[in-house]
Amino acid sequence: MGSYMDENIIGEDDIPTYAASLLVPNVQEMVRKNPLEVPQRYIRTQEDVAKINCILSPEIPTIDLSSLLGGCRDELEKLHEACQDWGFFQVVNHGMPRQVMRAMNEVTAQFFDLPLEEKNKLSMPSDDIQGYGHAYVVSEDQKLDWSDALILIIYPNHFRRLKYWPTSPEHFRETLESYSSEIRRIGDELMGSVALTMGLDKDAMLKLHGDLLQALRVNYYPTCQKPDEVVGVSPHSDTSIITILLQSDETEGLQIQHDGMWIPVKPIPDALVVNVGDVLEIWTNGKYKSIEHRVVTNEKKPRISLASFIAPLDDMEIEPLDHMVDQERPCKMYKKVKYGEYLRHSMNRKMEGKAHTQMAKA
Ligand SMILES: O=C(O)CCC(=O)C(=O)O
Ligand SMILES: [Fe+2]
Repeated sequence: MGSYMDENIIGEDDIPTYAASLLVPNVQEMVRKNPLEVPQRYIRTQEDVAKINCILSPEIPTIDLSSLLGGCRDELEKLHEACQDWGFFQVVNHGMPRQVMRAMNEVTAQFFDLPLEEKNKLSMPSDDIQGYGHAYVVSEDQKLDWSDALILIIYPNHFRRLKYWPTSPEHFRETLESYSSEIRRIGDELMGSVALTMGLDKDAMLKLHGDLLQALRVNYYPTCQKPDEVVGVSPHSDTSIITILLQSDETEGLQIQHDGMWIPVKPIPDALVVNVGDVLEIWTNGKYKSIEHRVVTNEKKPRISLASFIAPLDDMEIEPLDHMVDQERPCKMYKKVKYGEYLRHSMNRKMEGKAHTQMAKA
């Protein structure tokens, strides 16, 4: 336990805050008390819950990380196409030990199983997003998502607010530590390969950003008796460079926009789902797509997902790279923005597709 303390030597006042969110009911508790109740604040319009409109939905691409790292040109080409045509892919052979993923799934499930009073000891404060609660709620009449979340900043270490890190179940913190360091390694390796597909040197992405922010959002989606009328997480694109997601092996829920349809991301055991975030879309002048995605719920089983967002630090300025301006995109589609401002702008709104990206449009 000592190391957590030592790493936290900078004062709490020096840790950045991100955004305020209104206090809203705990969904898991609502369902526990009365599984049949689905309040009006959660009921969406038909358009919001529109279904997939094709029968045979295509599968999102699968990328083999060990082949990528071994220098396989075909795999690199697949990665390029995945970022360009899909903005989403699943990663296999990523080297994260299976027991680390299992342990992480276990401790998060145990955390959400705790009584509400226990979890509420980690409640998000009214002015920030670290802790247990809900983010992106900015008005009393906004439709709410059918989920609760635990959000923690993992790196840089000195941004951690340990008072929001669960101590129950017992092994939560060390499990999170091993999981997150594996995610950081996989993130670095993927960004190395993405730099190559962008025609840069392997270490260019990491050099460009310097130190990175890594945040974890653990999403808990309770069952819902009206699954076709609510949304687990509203359509949005991620503000990250890339996001690396561990989803449960058994329960589908994530859907992504592709060719005007909502395509389900079918879980592949032990794979990680990776998506291009807004920052990568901006660096590439729109060549790589930060795709809108949403989560749907079901009547039978709760679902847990762990989204690790890898992002720049606040002072980083982002804009399209010069060599990304080409015949297809003859001018820069985005202007230069300071990442910290971009992030806070998006967190101070409700999730609404890609509306938050307007701020960076040229
Ligand atoms: O639960 C999921 O599969 C996705 C969650 C997500 O999109 C997010 O947390 O940004
Ligand atoms: Fe997301």
